[in-house]
Amino acid sequence: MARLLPAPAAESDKYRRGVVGIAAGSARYPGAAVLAVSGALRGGAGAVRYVGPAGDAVLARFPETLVSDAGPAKAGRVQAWVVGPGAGDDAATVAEVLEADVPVLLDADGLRLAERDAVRRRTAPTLMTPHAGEAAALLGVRREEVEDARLAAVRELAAVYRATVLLKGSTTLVAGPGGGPVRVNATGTPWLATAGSGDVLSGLAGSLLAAGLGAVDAGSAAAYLHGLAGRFAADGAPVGAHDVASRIPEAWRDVTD
Ligand SMILES: NC(=O)C1=CN([C@@H]2O[C@H](COP(=O)(O)OP(=O)(O)OC[C@H]3O[C@@H](n4cnc5c(N)ncnc54)[C@H](O)[C@@H]3O)[C@@H](O)[C@H]2O)[C@@H](O)CC1
Ligand SMILES: Nc1ncnc2c1ncn2[C@@H]1O[C@H](COP(=O)(O)OP(=O)(O)O)[C@@H](O)[C@H]1O
Repeated sequence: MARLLPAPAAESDKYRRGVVGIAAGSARYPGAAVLAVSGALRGGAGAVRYVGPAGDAVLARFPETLVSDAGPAKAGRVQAWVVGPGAGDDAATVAEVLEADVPVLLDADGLRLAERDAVRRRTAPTLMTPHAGEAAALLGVRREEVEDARLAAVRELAAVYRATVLLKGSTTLVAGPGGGPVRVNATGTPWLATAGSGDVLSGLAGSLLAAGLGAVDAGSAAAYLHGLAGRFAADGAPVGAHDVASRIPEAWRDVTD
C-alpha cells in the first residue's frame, strides 16, 4: 500500500501532482459536493476543481477549491473526474464527463444516470463505486441477490460495463474489467455506515486517479485509507462523514511511516 500512494517529488508543482474535477451536488444535496471535495483534498491531487450548483457551500468550507461556473468540458484541464454524489437528475453533466478522455469515477446518481454504452465505449479508465442497492439497480436484480453473492455481482458489473467496480459494504470488493482476482478491503468499521461517508470515498479515490494511480489501485487504496480513517475517527463512538475525511492524513501517515 505504501508503494501505491503518490508522493510529490522535490520538483513537483500542483499541476504535476494532478488536478481532480468534482461534478457533484445539487440544490437538494449541496453537502454531498462538500464531502466529495473533503475526500479529494486529502487524496494526493495538487488541486481540486469543482463544477456544479454547490460552489458557495464548497468554498465556505474549503476555500482552496477551484470553483468553475462552466460545465465539465469548459472548466479547465483535469486529470480525472468524479461525477454523481448528490447530483440529482443532471444527466447532461454525467454524459459530458463520460466524454472526457481522462479517468472517470461514477458514484451515486452518476451510476443511475450514466448510459451503459457511454461507459462501455470509453477508452480511458472508469471506476464505478456502487453500494449494494445501486449495484442491484444496475444489474436489474433485488438488493438481497447482490448481498448474497457480492463477489459474483462485482465481477458481473465489471464485465458488463467494461469498467473497474468497487462494491461498498462491510467489506469492499474491487474488480477490474478484465476478470482476474478481486481485491478485498476489510480496514473499515461499521461506524462508517453514516450518511455521506461514500461521498468522502469517491472524492478520495478520484484524487488518487488524478495523481496517476490505475483504477484498481485507486479504488483499493481509497478503500484502505477510508476504512482506516473511519476507525481513527470513530474509535468506538459515532461520527459524521466529515470526521472521517479529516482523519485521512493520519491514515496516510499510518501507511507510509
Ligand atoms: N450530505 C449529503 O448531501 C448526502 C447526500 N447523499 C445523496 O443522496 C442521494 C441518495 O443517496 P442514497 O445512497 O440514500 O440512495 P439510495 O438510492 O441508496 O437510497 C434510497 C433508497 O434506500 C432505501 N432507504 C432510504 N431510507 C431508508 C431507511 N430509512 N430505511 C431503510 N431503507 C431506506 C429506500 O429503498 C430508498 O429507495 C444521492 O444523491 C447521494 O449522493 C448521500 O450521499 C448522503 C449524504
Ligand atoms: N458495516 C460496515 N462496515 C464497514 N464499512 C461500512 C459498513 N457499512 C458501510 N460501510 C462503508 O461506508 C461507506 C458508505 O457509503 P454509501 O453507502 O455510499 O453511503 P452514502 O451514500 O451515505 O455516502 C462505504 O465506504 C462502505 O463501504
